[in-house]
Amino acid sequence: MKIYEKAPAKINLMLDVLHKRPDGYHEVEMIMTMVDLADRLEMSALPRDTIIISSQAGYIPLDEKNLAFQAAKLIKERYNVRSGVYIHLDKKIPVAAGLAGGSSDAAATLRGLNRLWGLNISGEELKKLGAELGSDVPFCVTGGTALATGRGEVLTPLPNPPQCWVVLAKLPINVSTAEVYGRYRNERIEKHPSAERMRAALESRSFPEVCRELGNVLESVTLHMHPEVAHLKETMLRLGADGVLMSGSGPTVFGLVSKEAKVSRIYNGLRGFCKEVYAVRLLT
Ligand SMILES: C[C@](O)(CO)[C@H](O)COP(=O)(O)OP(=O)(O)OC[C@H]1O[C@@H](n2ccc(N)nc2=O)[C@H](O)[C@@H]1O
Ligand SMILES: Nc1ncnc2c1ncn2[C@@H]1O[C@H](COP(=O)(O)OP(=O)(O)OP(=O)(O)O)[C@@H](O)[C@H]1O
Repeated sequence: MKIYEKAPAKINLMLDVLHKRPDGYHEVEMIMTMVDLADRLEMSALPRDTIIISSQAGYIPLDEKNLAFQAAKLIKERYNVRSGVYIHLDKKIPVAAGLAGGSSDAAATLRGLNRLWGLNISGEELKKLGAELGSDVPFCVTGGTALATGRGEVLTPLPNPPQCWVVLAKLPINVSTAEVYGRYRNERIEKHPSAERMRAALESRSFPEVCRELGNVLESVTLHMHPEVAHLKETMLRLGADGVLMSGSGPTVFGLVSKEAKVSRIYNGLRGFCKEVYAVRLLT
């Protein structure tokens, strides 16, 4: 039997850091949603007690460093599963981009193996397992649109944003999430984004309000380290995007666009100097 799972990318519509916790993580307030840019996972049972990962992407680890491997190992150990699994990852989400590609693969593995091995693990339990793998994994287990607090694992579902186009652009820069959080300083932020106001914008289904409330305090770190990301944001706005923000710890920048007619202009304008550009829809 083969099981297929889609692992979509996430974007942060807002991200605020409240304070650093004694365990080293940061207490955050984020609103996240999914976009229709997804990895595809194919899982099949193996008679031998082993986990094998393959991928068409030459640039990700295929051993225990892979988050899908870690998810399979965790579920096998916790539920005492003796059979093995072969997982093929068809990667479409850019890696180390701030789009939670690895986290979404881990979440899709948890969902898929729950089905493959008939384990009947509840959604709540899957999210708890996910939290052991990474802060973004619990959100990726359920998807939709949610307010995430704690270190990202405490989730409150919210209405999806009004449907629109999302243009994503990633410069060839590597950004470490740990380094970005490590360099973050609250006192340098003049105006914090508001989860309450973004929530109100989503509840009133107002696209202009959603665009107005976009904000991510981690931009203060990543844009300082990589000024070309600020330039990318400005270019996207100039080309006509309705709202522009860096996702997560970056470096991917996304633009929300309501009118289809504008999308190809923005896409083509960005392709001039950025190789990785995608025009997708929200996953609503
Ligand atoms: C930037 C975001 O992607 C926004 O959605 C997340 O906050 C990070 O999620 P993630 O990549 O799943 O993060 P994890 O794998 O849990 O943590 C990577 C590193 O980021 C830092 N980290 C992460 C989450 C958090 N709330 N506070 C932190 O300080 C920690 O140094 C941690 O060692
Ligand atoms: N299945 C996977 N897909 C992509 N990267 C993976 C995977 N498993 C492990 N990695 C490693 O994880 C690191 C981060 O990759 P990932 O694409 O998840 O970053 P990200 O989009 O910035 O995540 P986040 O937004 O959650 O911080 C990379 O260095 C990569 O080698």
